[in-house]
Amino acid sequence: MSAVRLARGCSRLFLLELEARAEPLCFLLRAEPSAPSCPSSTLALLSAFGSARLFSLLVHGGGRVHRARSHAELVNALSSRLPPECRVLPLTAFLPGVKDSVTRGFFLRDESTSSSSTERVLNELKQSHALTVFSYEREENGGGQYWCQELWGCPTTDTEAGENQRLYVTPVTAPQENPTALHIINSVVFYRLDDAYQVLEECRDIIPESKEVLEIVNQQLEAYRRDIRFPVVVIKGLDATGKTTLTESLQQALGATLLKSPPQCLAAFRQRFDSEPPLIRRAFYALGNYITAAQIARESLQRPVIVDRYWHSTAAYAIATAVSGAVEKLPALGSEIYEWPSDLLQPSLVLLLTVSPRERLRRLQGRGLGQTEEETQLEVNDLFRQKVDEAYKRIQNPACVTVDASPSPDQVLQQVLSLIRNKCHL
Ligand SMILES: Nc1ncnc2c1ncn2[C@@H]1O[C@H](COP(=O)(O)OP(=O)(O)OP(=O)(O)O)[C@@H](O)[C@H]1O
Ligand SMILES: Nc1ccn([C@@H]2O[C@H](COP(=O)(O)O)[C@@H](O)[C@H]2O)c(=O)n1
Repeated sequence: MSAVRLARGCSRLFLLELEARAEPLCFLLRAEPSAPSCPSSTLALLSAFGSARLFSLLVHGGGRVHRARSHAELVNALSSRLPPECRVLPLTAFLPGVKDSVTRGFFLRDESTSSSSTERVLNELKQSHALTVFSYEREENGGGQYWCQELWGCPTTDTEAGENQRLYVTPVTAPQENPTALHIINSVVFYRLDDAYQVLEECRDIIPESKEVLEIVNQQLEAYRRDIRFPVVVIKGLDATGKTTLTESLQQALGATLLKSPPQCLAAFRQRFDSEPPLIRRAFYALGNYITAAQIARESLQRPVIVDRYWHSTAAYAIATAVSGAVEKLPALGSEIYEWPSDLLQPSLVLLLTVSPRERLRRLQGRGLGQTEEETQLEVNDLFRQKVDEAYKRIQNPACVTVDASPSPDQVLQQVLSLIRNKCHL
């Protein structure tokens, strides 16, 4: 019941993200009712929920891999099993400034006429997952009106003395540092080989393919160096912006080696890791970048190297997926989440191909190939596309040079060759 103890410590913040609001609602819990330290929008909002039954759910126990998988299972279970009148909102609990303190959960606003089906689902989920469920109730006290949180569905005898104590929801202003950024570092984007490697180590027993991936990493990185001799040019961009067309032409024009991230040696494992939650999926792609880095180092001793996607692509997709809502919600330019991993080989030049959404869609349709789920999302969700593009642009050291890839393939090639000659003195 560590989640409960933290809640009673009163320093843990609960952040409730609501689609229609630019700012999340933020509250902590106190043993005694007290006046809110900020305009009481949280209380006003809870009151506006009217007669709805309110719950929050936090995953606890087990290691981070187990928690990440539980969270992903719960997303599916809640959306498929709760009655349609029960809305599920993302909830984050964290200690301000503490990187690995973020716990992701859910806030339920249940407006179904009978409480029984929601309660049955919650009881079943508590049996199958290490889950703490809290409920919220309005309380009149000394002329004031308060909202209280207490453990739900837990007979007193089952809990340690006082653990099911009522705690008072106390609205506070959201801290400057958004917990999304805290959560991204080492859970969604990895900044050191060891950190990504460690995640797959922790998956060995539950995902057998992890062992094979780690063996490939060990082999490929045996003599990993980070220095390059000939220029290394990375081409990135959204799907169908023309990366394959351009990189193949550049390979020919420059007599270069063409490499890709993820590398071919991981191709057989992609589908398996694509079905895992972000922690595991992104660690897999991060390791792919280190394998590509080792290949770049070897090849660049002999000739220029062109790379079709690299760390920028891994990070930008991961960040855009982790940050819900508008582009403005992305951590600001200069945030450490956009910093290049210190142990990853740096390319000489990074080019970002951009085309208008309409032209990109035309190219996607013209190609008529199947699309991954994320690509489909890009197509239907312009907001997500904007976030990926913006994240690409915010990544620093090395930052990218934007190339307008709308002209004909040959014009794009000439434009890029001239950039490479200028910047890499080829
Ligand atoms: N400059 C261009 N002008 C018009 N069409 C182009 C141009 N470059 C590429 N295309 C066409 O757009 C489609 C997508 O191109 P391509 O496969 O090179 O994109 P991509 O970025 O590599 O996509 P993916 O990331 O999915 O592999 C192809 O049908 C290609 O022929
Ligand atoms: N270096 C990379 C490359 C790709 N990804 C992830 O793969 C998905 C798109 O890849 P396609 O080959 O299907 O275009 C996308 O979801 C990225 O998250 C990556 O992480 N790193």
